[in-house]
Amino acid sequence: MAEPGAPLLAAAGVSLRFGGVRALTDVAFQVNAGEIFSIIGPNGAGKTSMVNCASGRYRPTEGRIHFDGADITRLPTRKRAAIGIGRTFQNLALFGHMSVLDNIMVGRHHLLNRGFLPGMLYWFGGAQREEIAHRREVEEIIDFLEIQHVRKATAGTLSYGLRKRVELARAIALRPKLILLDEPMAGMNLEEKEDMARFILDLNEEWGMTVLMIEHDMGVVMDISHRVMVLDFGRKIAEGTPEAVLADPHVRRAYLGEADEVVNDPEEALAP
Ligand SMILES: Nc1ncnc2c1ncn2[C@@H]1O[C@H](COP(=O)(O)OP(=O)(O)OP(=O)(O)O)[C@@H](O)[C@H]1O
Repeated sequence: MAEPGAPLLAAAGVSLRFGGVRALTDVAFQVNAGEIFSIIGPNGAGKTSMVNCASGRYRPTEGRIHFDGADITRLPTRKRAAIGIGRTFQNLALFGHMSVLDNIMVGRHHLLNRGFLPGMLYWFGGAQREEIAHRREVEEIIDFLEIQHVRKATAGTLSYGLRKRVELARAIALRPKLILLDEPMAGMNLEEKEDMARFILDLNEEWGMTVLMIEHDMGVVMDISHRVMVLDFGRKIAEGTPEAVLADPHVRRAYLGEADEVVNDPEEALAP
């Protein structure tokens, strides 16, 4: 495991094309262990494409991606969970008919890591013990995300904010070293956003999880990120602390779409 501050995820020269569309052009960045790193940019800037390259959903047309020192550019998605990359989705991906508890248990299945036959034999031995250990871990996550009151509820019946929280619970049940969050606050009201921001911070500070996040809510991004990368038309145009990025004239121009506009309050300029 990368030491705090050492590169955990590193992209070098990543380009991605869909036919004639250049979704990403020569993007390089690294997320260091222990940080909350956000990707921002106007619609269609390439944010999801970049995160999909990290999750394995897309394979870069050019460039390399390393995780924890290993080249994962061609590693299939399913194997990325096993090496410590977890993710949530822009659109909810829960099993609506299953309970909250079962949805989170699903997240831990890769940790069982057994084939069918060994699994059957195992069942007569340590399966129950293992099930209990899994339950304990899942209950810890449920407590952490304050969803005890809905643990038995059917996921599909919950409010949007709670479903997002259950989805996060399932992703962290994998105990990833790096978690990819695609618009974790999308569609939330203010209170739900504040809760989600606190959970992400606690995940990072108390559980030591490194976070790579795409988020449109600039207030949240600037409040909780250690560093921010800005994409525009598939290219990186800025990277740095939230303050530095907010003050960057290229960034303001990309968001405003005008070169000469006078902006007194950069945060206001970046408001969605
Ligand atoms: N599967 C795909 N097939 C074809 N083009 C795609 C595909 N995925 C993304 N693109 C194109 O790549 C470009 C970047 O899209 P991407 O979704 O990565 O941007 P984004 O910054 O995440 O946008 P948004 O903020 O709207 O979610 C866009 O022009 C988009 O239309």
